[in-house]
Amino acid sequence: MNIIFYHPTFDNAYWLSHLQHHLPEANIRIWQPGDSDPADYALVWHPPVEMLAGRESLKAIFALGAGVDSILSRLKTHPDLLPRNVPLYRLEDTGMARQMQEYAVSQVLHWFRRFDDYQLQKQQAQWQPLDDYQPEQFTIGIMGAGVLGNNVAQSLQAWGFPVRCWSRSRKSWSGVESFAGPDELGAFLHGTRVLINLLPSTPETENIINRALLEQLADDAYLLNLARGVHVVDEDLLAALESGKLKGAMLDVFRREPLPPESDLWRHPRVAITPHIAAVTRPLEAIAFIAKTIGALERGEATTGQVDLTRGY
Ligand SMILES: NC(=O)C1=CN([C@@H]2O[C@H](COP(=O)(O)OP(=O)(O)OC[C@H]3O[C@@H](n4cnc5c(N)ncnc54)[C@H](O)[C@@H]3O)[C@@H](O)[C@H]2O)C=CC1
Ligand SMILES: O=C(O)C(=O)CO
Repeated sequence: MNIIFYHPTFDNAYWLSHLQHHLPEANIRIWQPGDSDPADYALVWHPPVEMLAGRESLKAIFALGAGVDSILSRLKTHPDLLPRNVPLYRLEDTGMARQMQEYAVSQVLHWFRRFDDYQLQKQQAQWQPLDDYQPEQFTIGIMGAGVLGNNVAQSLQAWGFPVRCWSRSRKSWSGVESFAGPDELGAFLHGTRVLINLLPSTPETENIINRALLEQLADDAYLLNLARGVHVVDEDLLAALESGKLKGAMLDVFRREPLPPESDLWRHPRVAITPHIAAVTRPLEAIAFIAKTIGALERGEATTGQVDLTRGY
């Protein structure tokens, strides 16, 4: 079995040695420009166009992340980027769910315990206890009820917050109110105090967090964007913060990354920013998932994590 690997920033030697450990029978090589030798599997992130073009004999391609929007969006300009009829897999959880839980829980508790308000008071040397918020005033609405949304929902439920989710199809998760499809988006937003975005980026979800959507949230709402920058219309977000509809936003992802220095988001006092670190690929968990999936494919067994190319995630 031949495996080719390409990642523009990862430690290739580290990945190669751990992949080899999990797949001792495989010949694994770092793909270099000009390499068109046979391969059964390709492991990639931001692959150069010539890496996969014409490789119709691949058994599968693995994206080394959870979101496949960057690879699928390039198909518009480079239709040969992915060979036809080769299944594309993505990383399912592989340690990212835990990281998303940590991020979401810490930020929701930060808002719930009014640490943002106390931080402002501190800047004016103001010693003033504020009224507590109650969990029932803090309905959490999670857009995107997939692998990561599910885990984040569970962790916030454990803190006693009312949790609801919105997705393409209805979920039956214990204790979580489920809303499905465009017809139920309004009901999902009505009363949501903290909106957490964990949708994939697809043509349907681009710009979904816009003025019309933000206006439907509860007053003094908060936005936590953990998915992709293209989901949010930045001008509408800033307007909602200025009007007082939104009390705060924490953003991990941006339309342009790195976020350009001239962006008003940097300077807004009620916007917190992290540099796309909400959940990163954990090599050992990712390699275990890929090796398990390759084993299942070789034996003709069922797998999970295959991307539906028509849905785009
Ligand atoms: N900021 C970061 O560090 C990271 C961000 N991500 C982002 O998180 C996203 C979600 O990851 P997973 O939970 O693994 O994905 P997933 O594929 O398991 O879940 C996606 C969910 O979105 C819902 N959905 C998709 N299109 C929809 C639509 N048009 N209307 C309503 N619901 C829709 C699906 O029904 C599903 O519940 C990734 O696509 C990626 O963009 C993932 C990892 C790290
Ligand atoms: O895996 C992904 O989709 C990411 O965004 C990693 O940061």
